[in-house]
Amino acid sequence: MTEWQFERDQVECFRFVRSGIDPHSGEIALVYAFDQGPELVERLRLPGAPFQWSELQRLAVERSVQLLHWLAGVSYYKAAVPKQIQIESGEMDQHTADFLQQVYESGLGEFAYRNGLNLHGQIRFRPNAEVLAEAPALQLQDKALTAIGGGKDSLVSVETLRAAGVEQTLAWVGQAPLIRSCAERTELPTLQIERQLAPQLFEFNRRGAYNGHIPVTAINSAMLTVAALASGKRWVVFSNERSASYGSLIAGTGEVNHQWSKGWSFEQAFAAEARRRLAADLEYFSLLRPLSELAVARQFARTDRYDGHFSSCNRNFHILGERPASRWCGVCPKCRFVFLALAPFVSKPRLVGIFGRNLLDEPEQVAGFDALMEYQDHKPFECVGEGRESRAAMAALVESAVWREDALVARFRREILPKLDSAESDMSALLQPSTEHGIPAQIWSRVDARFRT
Ligand SMILES: CC(=O)N[C@H]1[C@@H](OP(=O)(O)OP(=O)(O)OC[C@H]2O[C@@H](n3ccc(=O)[nH]c3=O)[C@H](O)[C@@H]2O)O[C@H](CO)[C@@H](O)[C@@H]1O[C@H](C)C(=O)N[C@@H](C)C(=O)N[C@@H](CCC(=O)O)C(=O)O
Ligand SMILES: Nc1ncnc2c1ncn2[C@@H]1O[C@H](COP(=O)(O)OP(=O)(O)OP(=O)(O)O)[C@@H](O)[C@H]1O
Repeated sequence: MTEWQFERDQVECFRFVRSGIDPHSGEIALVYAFDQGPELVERLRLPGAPFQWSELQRLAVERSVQLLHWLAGVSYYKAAVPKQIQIESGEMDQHTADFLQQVYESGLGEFAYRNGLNLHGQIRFRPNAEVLAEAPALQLQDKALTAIGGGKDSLVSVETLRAAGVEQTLAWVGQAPLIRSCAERTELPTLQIERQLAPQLFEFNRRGAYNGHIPVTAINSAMLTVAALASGKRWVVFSNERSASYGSLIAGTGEVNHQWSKGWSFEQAFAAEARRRLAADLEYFSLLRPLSELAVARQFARTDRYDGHFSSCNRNFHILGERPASRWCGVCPKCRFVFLALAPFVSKPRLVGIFGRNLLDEPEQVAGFDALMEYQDHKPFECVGEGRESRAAMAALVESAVWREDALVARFRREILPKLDSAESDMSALLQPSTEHGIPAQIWSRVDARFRT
């Protein structure tokens, strides 16, 4: 018999083979395969083992690992996007199948667009069980497991929860030193979840697998949910802002959202699925959902504690390859956007100190800033704010004596500002918290006032 080789267009079926957690070691194995190919094993390790769980808690943890298995499968499924999906372990009812279909289809929206694929209605999870029983409450404790990503957003949540007196542990997935450095800087309890993708994925990539963005926040959300249930915590807190719900408008295609799994639709769907199948008293939410990116930037400006540690530049988070020499590359959409969003709220010397340069005085970056403002281009496929936020931030800088002469601000004043409606240059409306969020009332009552200043 000839040895199985990955041939992208020959693959017929993606298989969810099995998954499990060992309570003695905290090791999690997520096993997948294409057709009769080798097992693809993703491994994670949850610290804190050996675990001693009640029977109900054990069941909830095992189900959460099952949900993680289904969500993390997107990394492998995308390599060939075969027509058939086969569930070989775990019970899946119609609700869960619909949820996964939504995550795969919307979460792979940018991937599909860039690869010229049409996945609408093509991804089918078939239930293997009647509607399953709802999960009981587990008497979880009023404690937060707060996701930390090394950027400004999660640090705003950390400081907001600290000011509100909420007991929290900071958790992250993966081995990024920058996240560890930020987490340690908080001086709060931390929890690092090690993660290793199945090594064959990189080999498949070399052999012509489809590649592109996956809904990584969905995977991190499921992973933190496992950790919260394993340690009896009620609140799984993410830091996804209101602006994350809006994608890039592509002529002829419509909206494509790079950060779909950071958006409100995903948050609601995941929170509902976790409550329904894992624990009735588990609360998954984003603390920053009511805020725009500009409002988050204003909150970040309150303290300089993390200036020498944080970065929003994605170059810091590659699995393979060397670590970048500088925390901010200075030439990617995220660097540009964070510089622009912070500029109205942070002193100029402080901001230039963080980045080591003044991005708004670099005329060669004009096209990059235009894309952020959705001027002659679409919003980049990155976690950046809405075009109107970038335009409002620029308009605010025009009014500032310390920024107005910098090359890109001066060019905005000459060329773009005259074409804008005056409402477009008013930042105050964008700074108001919105009412659409899933923050538990008990926490909202303690953070609402802070979010207004
Ligand atoms: C660090 C980064 O931005 N990576 C994106 C990049 O991948 P690249 O090949 O340059 O490097 P690696 O991240 O090392 O990935 C190697 C291969 O592994 C695949 N992969 C990685 C993680 C995973 O969970 N599943 C995977 O299948 C990856 O596809 C590579 O083949 O470009 C990729 C293609 O566009 C992106 O998929 C990589 O993004 C990572 C998954 C990632 O962690 N990115 C976050 C920094 C990120 O983008 N966060 C979002 C949050 C929004 C969301 O939830 O979608 C953001 O900041 O925009
Ligand atoms: N490796 C990770 N493990 C767990 N959660 C993560 C990880 N990376 C990012 N997150 C979380 O995912 C959400 C989105 O990430 P995002 O990169 O937008 O946030 P950030 O790093 O806090 O800020 P910034 O937008 O400035 O980069 C945040 O809640 C963040 O804490």
